[in-house]
Amino acid sequence: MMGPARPRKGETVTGTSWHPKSGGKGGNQAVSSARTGIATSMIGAVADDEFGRFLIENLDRKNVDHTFVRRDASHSTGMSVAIFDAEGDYGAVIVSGSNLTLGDGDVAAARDLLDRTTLLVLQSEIPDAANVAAARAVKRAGGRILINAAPARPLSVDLQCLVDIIVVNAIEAEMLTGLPVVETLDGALQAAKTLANVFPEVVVTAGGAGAAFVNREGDEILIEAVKVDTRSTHGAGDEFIGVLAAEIASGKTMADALQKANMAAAKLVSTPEKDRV
Ligand SMILES: OC[C@H]1O[C@H](O)[C@H](O)[C@@H]1O
Repeated sequence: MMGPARPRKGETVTGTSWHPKSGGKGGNQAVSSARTGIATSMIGAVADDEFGRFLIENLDRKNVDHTFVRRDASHSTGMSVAIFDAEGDYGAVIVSGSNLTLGDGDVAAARDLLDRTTLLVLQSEIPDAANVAAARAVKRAGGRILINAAPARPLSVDLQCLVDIIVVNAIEAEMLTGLPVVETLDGALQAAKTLANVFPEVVVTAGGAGAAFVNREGDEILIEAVKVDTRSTHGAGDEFIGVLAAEIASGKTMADALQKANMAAAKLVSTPEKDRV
């Protein structure tokens, strides 16, 4: 929903437009990855309702293999409502629904796929235990794990130990480090250095400032955001992660992958919601 401002407590704001769109962090990231041309599969769950069908049709149209997106009869499809202001910033509420049913059975069903996976992308809209099970399967077969620890919530130690690359924004970095993170390139760099005590490779994004990468060997990369006319920041992180993961999986250097992801996110934020495909 678009409006001049986001509502304050008790306030009703008259908006200008609304439209339904496909989402879920995993779904968005898979679509962004597939758009680069790399083979992309998704494991997930939707309900057997019109929203579930809408999401599956979107994956189909965008060339994401959804063989292992299960139809769950016992919950509704995950849903989020985002409210945008005139600057393109937003606040959102998500209801996880069928996403919370993901677990060992889904990982077992997708075993052949996970054995062939070179880079598994995880996010925190599904249970931590499901992420751990999928990550273990991929690691056993020699693949790597990238986690987008979003929405912000703690990660289990089991999961932390399996992660090769973590990507977080300033809010998520604050939650994981327990330290305030300033949304500047230097703030992102400092947070990335702290997180590199736990994770081998770290990317911290800093919104309109850019992103910082640090690894355990002490390598650092700073990427300045491309200055664009921001229409909506919704889904920018997902676009960044989907493209970053695809570029890493296709063998690009981290510096090149970050540049590609940065450009893709800039293009997305400068595209009005209604014009996004
Ligand atoms: O990152 C944005 C996405 O997160 C939420 O889950 C929404 O579905 C939205 O598409």
